[in-house]
Amino acid sequence: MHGLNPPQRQAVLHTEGPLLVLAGAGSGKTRVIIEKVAHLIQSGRYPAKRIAAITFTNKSAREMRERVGKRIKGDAAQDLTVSTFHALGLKIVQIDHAKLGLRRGFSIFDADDSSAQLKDLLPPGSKPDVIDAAKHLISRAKNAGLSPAQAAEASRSTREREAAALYARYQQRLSAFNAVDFDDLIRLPVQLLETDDEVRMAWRERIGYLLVDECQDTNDAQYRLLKAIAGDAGQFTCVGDDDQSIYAWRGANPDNLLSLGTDYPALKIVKLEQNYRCSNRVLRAANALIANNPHEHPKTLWSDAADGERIRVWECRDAAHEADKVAAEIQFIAQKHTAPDAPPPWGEICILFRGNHQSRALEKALQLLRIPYHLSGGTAFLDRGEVKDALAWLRLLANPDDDAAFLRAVQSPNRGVGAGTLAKLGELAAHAHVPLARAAESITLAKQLPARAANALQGFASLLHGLRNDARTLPPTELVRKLNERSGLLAALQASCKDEAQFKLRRRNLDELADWFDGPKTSGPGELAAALALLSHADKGDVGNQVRLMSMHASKGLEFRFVFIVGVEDGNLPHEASLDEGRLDEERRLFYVGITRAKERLWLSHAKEAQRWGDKLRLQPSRFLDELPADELQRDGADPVADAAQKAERRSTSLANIRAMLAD
Ligand SMILES: Nc1ncnc2c1ncn2[C@@H]1O[C@H](COP(=O)(O)OP(=O)(O)OP(=O)(O)O)[C@@H](O)[C@H]1O
Ligand SMILES: [Mg+2]
Repeated sequence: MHGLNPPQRQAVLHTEGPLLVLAGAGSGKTRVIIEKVAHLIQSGRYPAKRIAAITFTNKSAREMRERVGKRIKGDAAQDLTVSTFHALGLKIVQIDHAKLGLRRGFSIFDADDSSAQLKDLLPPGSKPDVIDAAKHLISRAKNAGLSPAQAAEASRSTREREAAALYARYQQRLSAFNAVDFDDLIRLPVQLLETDDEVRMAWRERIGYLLVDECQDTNDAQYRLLKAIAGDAGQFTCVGDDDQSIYAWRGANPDNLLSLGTDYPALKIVKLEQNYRCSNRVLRAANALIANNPHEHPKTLWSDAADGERIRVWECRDAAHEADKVAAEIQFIAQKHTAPDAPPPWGEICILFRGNHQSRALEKALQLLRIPYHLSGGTAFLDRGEVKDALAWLRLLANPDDDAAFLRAVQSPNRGVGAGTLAKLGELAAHAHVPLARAAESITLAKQLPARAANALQGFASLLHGLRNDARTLPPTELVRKLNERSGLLAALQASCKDEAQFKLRRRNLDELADWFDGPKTSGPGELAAALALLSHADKGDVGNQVRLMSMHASKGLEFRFVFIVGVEDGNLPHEASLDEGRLDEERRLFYVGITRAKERLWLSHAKEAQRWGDKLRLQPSRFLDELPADELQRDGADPVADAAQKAERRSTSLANIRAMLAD
């Protein structure tokens, strides 16, 4: 426990009874979790396999395993459960699937699958916003831990009654497909643990000690899951920061931090006040910003780090200009900080934005300067058509009942099975009470289809059959490769690419599928597909030495030496939707999260105009910029002497580089 400050040490040593560590950004909350896991194992209190740590990103999960691995002998760290709430829920559902009426290999529906089912269940022609609203209502009911029957009972208005009825039909659909959706991964374990003593006892035995990072972003169902696992004795450590609660729009409830106190009267609270991450200017700016939010108990956060450089504030013409400036500065920074005989420290630089659409201009500018970068979020990868196709195949291999996966796989690549055939197949399947995949295999049913369609379907069925056999023996990576070849996905991808270079790039996405899955103990297409489905909530983690691009939401818990936040404009940050919905505080917290990612230097930029529906739109700098202390900022053009000095430094550095290149 070398190197921890007194309250951190206290938090690590408190192992009997519930503990909450409540503290600001960069104060070492996550560090406490890591040290505590090591301590619990080393002191012999709990074996690694009885400890579960809930983290928000794959990166922190990996870090935890690595660091614990260095402390303790043997492979014990591999036995740790380090996962997200959803991944833990998935594990519970996988182990106790039978009690939930699910069969092995069940599918996880993503948001698109859910929308497609709802569209089918709602009156024909329902508009997308009606479908979204329905999805939201169902999700809300699930996050409140309600079953369809409970939702019906709780409904007060006609609208709520209709929503509950739709929820019931949607759930019937899911169970017919042997599928669950994301929200079920929390709701079902909660339901099971709360009602089934035997299951609860078994899980209390499996998880003796629970640690939860970023606790302020748990929703009500997750909180219930926490309580169900931790039991009355409350053998847990939760860490969180109410000022970093940024997921209310997804149902997160920061009041859960307060509920811990009422639900566990024995709760011990530890506060941390020293920030070890940020330069002092960055920290003072962050403190000043967040002081504008109402606080019941104001936190103090101080740092004995150096002041550091002032925060640069750039006014740019538009997003393209902004992206060019950022890319040029990154080039400069990387060169300036490159150690002798080392590659430029790309991986220590991060660009943050409010919305994913902002990444396009940045990617373009970075590509132009040949700066290696990685766009995180997971969804960017999983949303690619070719990846979704392969995922549908994996799902179908594991779960023949998954009609949604069947419909996608049978048409990817195109094998001459058209809408007409599928409609007919759907009728036959419904009539025979079998899933589509079984109907496609059935010789009797095939006789009722035109010969060409029947042949195409049976070809598909035998392909599936062969791959299903392979799936029993091949490790995930090889299975994915074989699947890509045999299914024809790879050939179709090649045909659709305009040149070899593009094909190479997109092929990499397909080949990488299995690499995204890092659980050595799990195997088979079902677990692979499940693990991949969960990635939309997480991130691949290790991306090597590349500049990172991500949303501020995704940056939670991470830190970088150099941080750029782009698009700091009113309407974007704070987002326009937040203005009339009274969520300005949450936007401020989001900006607070962004700012406090910076260890050494921070740049904030805003554009003066944007294109909107073909028209020019004038933009105003974010109102939050006015809340930052002017002393800590250096606005463009405000200080001609400093600007000139910086320009000169830049010129001499690039000259030095050119000389170095020539000398090579
Ligand atoms: N006692 C300490 N001495 C030196 N460095 C520390 C100490 N505690 C934490 N740090 C370092 O400070 C940085 C921030 O720590 P950490 O990420 O754990 O903070 P956090 O409270 O979890 O932040 P966030 O709220 O952003 O999640 C890390 O680089 C960590 O290694
Ligand atoms: Mg943290």
